[in-house]
Amino acid sequence: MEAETPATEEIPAPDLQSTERKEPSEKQKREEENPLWKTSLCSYFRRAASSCSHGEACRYAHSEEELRPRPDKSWDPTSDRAKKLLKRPIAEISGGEEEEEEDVDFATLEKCLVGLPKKWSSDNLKSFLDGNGIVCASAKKKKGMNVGFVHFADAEQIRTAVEILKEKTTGGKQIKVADAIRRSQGKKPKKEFPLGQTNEQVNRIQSSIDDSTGSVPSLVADDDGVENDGSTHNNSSPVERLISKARSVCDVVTPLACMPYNEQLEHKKNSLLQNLKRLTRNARKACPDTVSLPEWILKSKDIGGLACKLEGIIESPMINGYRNKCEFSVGYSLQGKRTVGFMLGNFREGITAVEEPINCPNVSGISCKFALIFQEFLDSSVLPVWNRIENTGFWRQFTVREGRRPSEVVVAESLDNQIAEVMLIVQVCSTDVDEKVMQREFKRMVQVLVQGAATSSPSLPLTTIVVQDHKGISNVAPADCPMFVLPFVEVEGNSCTEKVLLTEGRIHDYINNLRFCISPTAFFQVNTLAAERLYSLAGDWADLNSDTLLFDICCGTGTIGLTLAHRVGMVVGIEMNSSAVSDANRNAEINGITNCRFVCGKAEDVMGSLLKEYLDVPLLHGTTCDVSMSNGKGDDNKENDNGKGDDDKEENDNGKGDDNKEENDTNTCSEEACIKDKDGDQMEPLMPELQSDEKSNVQEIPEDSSNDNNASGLLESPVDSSGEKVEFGGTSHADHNFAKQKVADGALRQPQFKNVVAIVDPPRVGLHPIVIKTVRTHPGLRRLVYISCNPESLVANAIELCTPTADKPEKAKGNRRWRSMSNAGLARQRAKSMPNSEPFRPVRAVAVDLFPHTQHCEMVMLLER
Ligand SMILES: C[S@@+](CC[C@H](N)C(=O)[O-])C[C@H]1O[C@@H](n2cnc3c(N)ncnc32)[C@H](O)[C@@H]1O
Repeated sequence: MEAETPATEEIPAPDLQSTERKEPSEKQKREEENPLWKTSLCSYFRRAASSCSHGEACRYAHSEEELRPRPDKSWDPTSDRAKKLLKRPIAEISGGEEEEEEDVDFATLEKCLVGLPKKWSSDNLKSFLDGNGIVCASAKKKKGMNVGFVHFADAEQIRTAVEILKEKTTGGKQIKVADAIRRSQGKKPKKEFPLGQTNEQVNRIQSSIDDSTGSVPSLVADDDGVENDGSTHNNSSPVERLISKARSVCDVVTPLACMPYNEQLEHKKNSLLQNLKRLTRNARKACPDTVSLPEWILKSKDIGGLACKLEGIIESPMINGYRNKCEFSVGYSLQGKRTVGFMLGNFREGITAVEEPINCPNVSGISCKFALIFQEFLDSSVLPVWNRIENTGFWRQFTVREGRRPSEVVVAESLDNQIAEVMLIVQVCSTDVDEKVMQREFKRMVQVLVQGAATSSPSLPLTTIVVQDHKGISNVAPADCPMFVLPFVEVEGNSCTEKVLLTEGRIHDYINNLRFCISPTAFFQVNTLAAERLYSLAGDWADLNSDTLLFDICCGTGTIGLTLAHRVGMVVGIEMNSSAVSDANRNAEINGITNCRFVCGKAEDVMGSLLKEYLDVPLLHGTTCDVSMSNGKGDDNKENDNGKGDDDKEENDNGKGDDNKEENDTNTCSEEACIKDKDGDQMEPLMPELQSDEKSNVQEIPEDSSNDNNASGLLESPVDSSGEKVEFGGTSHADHNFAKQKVADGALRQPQFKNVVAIVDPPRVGLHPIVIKTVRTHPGLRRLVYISCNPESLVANAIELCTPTADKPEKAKGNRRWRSMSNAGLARQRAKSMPNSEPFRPVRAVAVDLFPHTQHCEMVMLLER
C-alpha cells in the first residue's frame, strides 16, 4: 500500500499586486458605513436561528462569532462574551489577594491609569507602556494630572496590564487601573439628530443647521464621538440612518431580561459582593493612623474581604409584570408615529424615540393596555406631543399606577386579576395652549380612557384620572407641580351603565394586610409583593419589641413604620413629601394604628431635634409641665437656635451656597429616579463641609398622634457610651399625651425607650451628610437598618458611619476638588472630619430583588454598635 502523502497546508500565492489598492469587500464597506454593524445580537435570531428574514443583510449579528465589538470596544451586554467578562472574578487578576483588588469592569475597555507622573505627556505614557510590554489600542495622558486614559482592545490586554502594573511604581507610587467614566455633559455637542424625530423633523433640523452653518452637517456620530462623513449615508433616509443607532426597548428598560432569572440573581449578587468589599477597603483607608483597625475590618479577611456576610439574595415573588407603577414617555417612534412607551436611550445620547412597552417583561398587562388606549387617543388629538429637542408640545407623560385587592394570598402569576384600582396620571404642559381646546381634549381623553377600560376584555379597573401640569423642561416634575383630578362617570362593560362620579386623586394598595392610601406624587415601592418581604426582613433585623422607639427615616406613605408598628412602642416617621406625609397619617388612621407620628420635613433638618426630643430628655422633679401643646414647634426652634454651635454656623456660612440648596432639593426619590438613573448619570456628591441649618422644620403633627397609647418600659434615662446614666438639661419637647407619665413621687418624666432603632430607606443619592453625622454622633441610637436601592450610596454612607474617628478629627476642608471625587472618596474625606464618636459596624447584609430583569436591586444592611 502506498503511503499517504501528508496533507500540506495550502500556501497562498504571493500577492503580486499587493501595492495596488484592493476594492473593499461588501462586508468592509458595511462596517465602514455603519460602525455599529453587527455589534448587537439579532433578537429574532436569538429566539430561533431561522426567524430573521433579513438573512445576511441583517445589521445585527446572527452568532457570537459574527458579533463585532462596539466602537468603544465593549461587547453587546447580552452576548456570551460580555457575560463571561462580567462574571470573571476580579480576584483572578490580582492573584487572589483581596488587598490588591481593584474594581475593574472587563466589559468596558476604556480604562484610566491613576498615579502617573503629572508632567508626563501622551508620548511618555506610550513609551512607558511599550517598555513594560503593555499592549493597548491607544493611550492619552492629561498633562498636569496624574491620570491617563488607555483604550484596550480586549479584556485580556487589561488583565495583563493590571498584572504588570501591580509590580510597577513611578516616583514611588503604584499605578492603578480604574474604570474610566465618560462625562457626557462636558462634551462638545454633536451635530446629531435625536432618534425619534420624523423624516420631516430631521430634514427641518438639518436644513436649519445647513442654513446657519453653510456646511453639510454630519448626521451620525459614533459612540466614541467620531463623526462620520455624511456622504457615506447617501442612499438612506435620515430616519433609516438614525434607526441604525437604536437598541430595542427591551434592551434599554430590562437589560437582563435575556438571562434566566437565576442568572440575573447571581449577577446582582456578584455586583453587591464587590460593594461590600469596597466598603472594607475604603473604611480601612479612611481609618486614622492613630487608631487601630476595628474588628470587623480585621475579620474581613476571613470572609473574602467583605465588610460583612451577604446572606444571599431574596428573589421577587413575581418575575414578570410586577411593576405597580409605569411612567410612560410620550413621543415619536422611530417610524414617526405618536407613541406611548419608553425612550430607546438617553436624551444626552441624542435619542428621543419612544417605543411601545409591549416587549418589556417588567410591565404589567394592565399598564400596557392603558398605554395603548392612550396612544390611540393621541393619534386623534389636535394638541401636539412633547418635543424633547425644542421643549414644546402638550402631552408629556402617561403614568399608570395600580392598587391590589385586599387578599390574604395573592396568586403571583395572575396579578392582573388582583388589581382593584388604577390611577392614571397624565402629564401635560399647558404653556400657550388655548384653555377651551385643552378642556375639550381632556373631556375627549377621559371618554376614550373610560370607554377603553370598560370595553377591554376583561375590563380594566379605572379609579381616577389626574392631570399634572408641568411647564418646566426637566423630565422630573417638581413635587408642587399643579395637579387636578378629572371627574368621570364609571361605566360598566359595553352597556355603559353609569355608576358613580369618581373625583378622588388617590388609590389604595395592601402591604402585610394593611391598607395604604397613595396619592399621585407619593413614593410607593413598585413591586408590592417583594416590598412586603423587604419590610418584614428589615423589621426582623431591627430586633424590635414593645420597648423600641423606631425612627422610620424617609418613610414615604409610612409603609415600613406602619407595618412594624405592632412590634414596637412607638414609630416616628420622617418624610419631606407633604402628600406622602398626609397619606401616612391617613394610613395610620384607616388601619387603626395609634403609636405612630409622622413628621414632614427634610431628615437633615429635623432629625437632630427629634433625637433630642425623644432621647435627650430631662427628668423633671417636682415640676409641672404643660406637655399638651408644644407639638414639636415653638420651643423646639428656640432650642435649636441655642443648641447650634459656632462650628456649624461657620461651616454653613462657608459651604452652603445656592448650589447646595439645589442639591438638597434634588435629594428626593421616586421610582422614576431609580429608573432614569439606569443611564448611569452620576449625581454630584455633596461637599464635605456641607451643613444644614439645624432648624426645626417640623411642619405637620398629626391630630391622631395625640393618642394615649402608653409606651411601656420607658422610665430609664438614656445611658452614654460608657454605660453611665446621663441626665440632660434643657426644656421638655413633649408633644404627645403618651409622652408624659406621672410617677409616684410626683416627678414628671419623659418616656425613655430602652431600644432605639432607625430604619433608613433613602432615595438613590443616599442619606444627607447631616443625617449621617446626627445618627453617628448620637450615642442613644445603637442599631440602624439601612435599606438601599443604590449600593454605591449605601457604601459611601456606611464608610462614614463605620470608620473609627481620631481623638481630634480633621477640620473639614472647603476645597473644590469634591466635584471630581468618587462618592466613596468623598465619604472618606468626611469620615476624617467626623466628630469623635463610636462607629457602627456592618453586621449582616442581604439583597432583595425588587426589580427583576433590570440591573437594580435593593440591599439591606444591619449596622450596630
Ligand atoms: C426610597 S423612598 C422610601 C419610602 C418608604 N420608605 C417606602 O418604602 O415606601 C425614599 C423617600 O424619601 C423621601 N425623601 C427624599 N429625600 C428626603 C429627605 N431629605 N428627607 C426626608 N425624606 C426624604 C422621598 O420623598 C421618598 O418618599
